[in-house]
Amino acid sequence: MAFIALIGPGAVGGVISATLTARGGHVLTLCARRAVGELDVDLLGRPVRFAPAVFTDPAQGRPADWVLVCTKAYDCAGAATWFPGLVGPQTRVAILQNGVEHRERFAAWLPAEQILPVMVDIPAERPAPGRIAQRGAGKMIVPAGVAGAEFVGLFAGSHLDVATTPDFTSAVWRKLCLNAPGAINALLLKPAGVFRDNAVGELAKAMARECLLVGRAEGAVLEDDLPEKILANCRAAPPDSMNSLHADRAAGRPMEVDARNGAVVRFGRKHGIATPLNEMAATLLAAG
Ligand SMILES: NC(=O)C1=CN([C@@H]2O[C@H](COP(=O)(O)OP(=O)(O)OC[C@H]3O[C@@H](n4cnc5c(N)ncnc54)[C@H](OP(=O)(O)O)[C@@H]3O)[C@@H](O)[C@H]2O)C=CC1
Ligand SMILES: CC(C)(CO)C(=O)C(=O)O
Repeated sequence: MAFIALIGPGAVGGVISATLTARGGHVLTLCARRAVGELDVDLLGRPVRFAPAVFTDPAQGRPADWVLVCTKAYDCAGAATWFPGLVGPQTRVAILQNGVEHRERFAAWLPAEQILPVMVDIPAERPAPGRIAQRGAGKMIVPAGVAGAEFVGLFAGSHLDVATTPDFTSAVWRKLCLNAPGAINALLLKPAGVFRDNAVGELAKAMARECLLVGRAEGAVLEDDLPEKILANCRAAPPDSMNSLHADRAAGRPMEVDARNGAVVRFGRKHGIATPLNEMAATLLAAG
């Protein structure tokens, strides 16, 4: 039995906490910046309703076996305010975020060996306060090793597909290729159904292709037809489903532009690879 502290009970954090609650066997406490009442989480048609234990003040923290960081990338500094209470010498800190720079984002607060980066592919939305819905199959991938194997064990027997890989670089760049065209939804404020338009589909593939070329330059192994697979995946998603970048723009929150399309541009520059579509998306989102 592990003591798990989850920072950021939003869309992904809600699905993870409901999954761990339904699975049982751990002691889970949510760390939130405001009071959290009962949570009503739909895990792909399976409702899980629970009243979680919650800390709302970092001073309440005590060293955990695992800290799961589920905030947005732009809220890393806020997430880190919880570390002095929650992170002891034996604590492992898993970063459940998009992008390819999980360790770098937390390097100011934690030694690299205490951080476990997690590739999260769990489509999740927060339609109303206290309500969270998982909208598609959920998968997480972590680097192979002792910490990765322990992380997989936390979710053993749950409905999520959680696995280790010896090639985490490919896993996160593959995911960034999926996230790159997600900027189209945020720019248009239109959900996944917009990918069914042919011209938008071509644009989505081209954005994913820019990311693929940059990812390969970073050492990721990515197949030529990945953009086609990504588009097929987007077209198969429920047409009203909303990615997290779109959800942030629609709600007037900050956006993970730098961690997503911005990262494609930054790493592209490092390798001399032009990424005009991702650059335009990042520029427009940052400006508006
Ligand atoms: N949603 C999705 O489908 C997917 C998201 N991801 C990635 O997962 C990560 C999380 O995304 P998502 O769950 O959508 O984000 P949400 O915005 O839904 O949730 C983030 C949560 O973090 C909380 N938070 C922010 N600052 C703090 C703080 N200082 N202390 C405690 N809690 C804090 C927010 O609080 P408050 O409720 O007060 O705003 C919110 O509950 C992102 O990197 C995203 O890109 C990856 C795959 C899928
Ligand atoms: C596209 C999706 C849902 C895939 O997990 C995602 O990563 C996001 O919304 O940020």
